[in-house]
Amino acid sequence: MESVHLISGSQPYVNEVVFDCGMLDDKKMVIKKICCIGAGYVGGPTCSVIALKCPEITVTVVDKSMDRIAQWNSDKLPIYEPGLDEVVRECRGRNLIFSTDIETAIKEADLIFISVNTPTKTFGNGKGRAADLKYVEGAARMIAEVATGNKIVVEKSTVPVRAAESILNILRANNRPGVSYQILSNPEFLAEGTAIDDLLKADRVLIGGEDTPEGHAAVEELCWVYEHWISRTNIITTNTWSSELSKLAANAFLAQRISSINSLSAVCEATGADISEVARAVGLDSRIGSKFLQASVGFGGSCFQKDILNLVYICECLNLPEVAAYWQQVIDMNEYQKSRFSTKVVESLFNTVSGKQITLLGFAFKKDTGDTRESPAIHVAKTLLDEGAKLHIYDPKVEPSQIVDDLTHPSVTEEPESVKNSITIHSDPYTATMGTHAIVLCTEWDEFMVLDYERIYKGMMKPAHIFDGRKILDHDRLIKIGFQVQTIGKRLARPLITRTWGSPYQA
Ligand SMILES: NC(=O)c1ccc[n+]([C@@H]2O[C@H](COP(=O)([O-])OP(=O)(O)OC[C@H]3O[C@@H](n4cnc5c(N)ncnc54)[C@H](O)[C@@H]3O)[C@@H](O)[C@H]2O)c1
Ligand SMILES: O=c1ccn([C@@H]2O[C@H](COP(=O)(O)OP(=O)(O)O[C@H]3O[C@H](CO)[C@@H](O)[C@H](O)[C@H]3O)[C@@H](O)[C@H]2O)c(=O)[nH]1
Repeated sequence: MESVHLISGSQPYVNEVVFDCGMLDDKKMVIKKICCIGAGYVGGPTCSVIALKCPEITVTVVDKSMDRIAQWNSDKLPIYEPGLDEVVRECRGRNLIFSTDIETAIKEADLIFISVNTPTKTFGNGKGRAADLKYVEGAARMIAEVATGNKIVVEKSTVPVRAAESILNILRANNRPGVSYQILSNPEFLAEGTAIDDLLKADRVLIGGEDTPEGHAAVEELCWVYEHWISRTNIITTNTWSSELSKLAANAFLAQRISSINSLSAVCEATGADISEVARAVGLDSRIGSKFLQASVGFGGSCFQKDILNLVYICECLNLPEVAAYWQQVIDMNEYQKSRFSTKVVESLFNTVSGKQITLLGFAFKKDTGDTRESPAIHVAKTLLDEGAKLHIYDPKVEPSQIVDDLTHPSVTEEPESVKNSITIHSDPYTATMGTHAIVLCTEWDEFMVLDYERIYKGMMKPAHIFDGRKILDHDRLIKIGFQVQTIGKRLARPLITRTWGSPYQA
């Protein structure tokens, strides 16, 4: 039933282990209960889909946050994700449980996912770059304290290479009789806004494990879970370290494409080329492909920046400064893009936005999510607030309290009360634009493409400006309506720009 090929080398770093998990019904698997520690953007949707596809397995998702668990058990889930409500409604109370009783869930589980957050460290060694593994460590210590019997522990969180080794050290340190562990790496590749689809039709599932008979058996157990809905050919198995590194590599490649196209968007604006035309021409080369070539105000989200910074830090620790500098540039280019766009807004508004009313359309880091982590909208808002603007913000899914939290965070302002007095959060795009000088579009929500821009224009101060940071609007039509329009990677009808008072020039 199982075949194992050691392809090369004797070091754990270079061994590639290939398992044949065989057909689902050939197997006698023991996983009846799964526990997932961390009920966030990954733990919640992933376990909901496992519960949906594996009705014979009981899946318990636990979190130390009582609020979060209460929301998972309510009609208003803690995260917005298309298709998630339906899956949760079908499984919750059947074989999907959300609970704060972490100990019981760990004790009863055959397999435990660690799906906790791994943010960038904000202090100490590696500050601003290394991943903070305190939550992973906390979860591992909890397992070590309460586990009984044999457990398969699965790293679902994104972690540095060789993190599994540290987790195993914590788990095995207790050395209690009758307790044994296998640790697997099974990074998650879902993107927010498309999580359910990504989970149901994953391009691949990646499982890394120890190159021992027990390790192979554990890998096979997890293969079996996924084989309920993912074809065996799309489940790939590797050694643990390759699996951990592949997750960082995938995010680094994706972000690199965005920084590459964004760097060229600056060249387009300076030359008259159009970045959409360039992206299309480049992407039609089948070796390059068309995805992730959408120029934008910059990438956001909880993963890209954090994971690349982590990769940079690992390279520095491994004494590979050239490799570290190479990937750091992806982040630097993203910072440049966010600043370039924000500066363009200020310069185009006659180089002063002090006291001006400006609308931000969209605050989430991308459409179809309410998540604002590392959203470029925060950068734009900060620049405009620092320049004295009054902001009117509308986003269809972001909670108003989240916007206030983001903009009054100490990394954004030292004067939270003044910021609170400078922002108004609207529940409707038309009131958000009424009487303002400019619209800055930060998130590519579909509904922004079909707004009544004639109505909006009538209600705005003149000249009325639109800055399309996502390239989703019909610019020719907006110009015909009377707007001054600017976007990324394309020169439009020549708006009047004043870089310094008294020296107006045409962009
Ligand atoms: N968000 C994504 O789209 C995405 C996609 C792929 C991978 N990842 C990775 O998955 C991991 C989780 O990301 P997320 O976005 O779901 O994070 P999140 O912040 O939404 O959720 C993490 C949850 O873990 C809980 N938690 C932390 N320590 C705990 C403990 N000891 N016991 C119980 N609960 C605990 C927190 O309360 C929180 O609710 C990260 O490593 C991330 O890089 C995220
Ligand atoms: O052509 C593009 C594609 C994306 N973006 C932006 O890039 C950011 C990230 O987008 P996306 O990757 O779609 O969302 P995430 O939820 O951050 O997902 C990424 O990060 C996850 C966490 O690790 C991984 O699991 C996913 O595979 C990976 O796509 C967002 O701000 C997007 O607007 C662009 O600017 N241009």
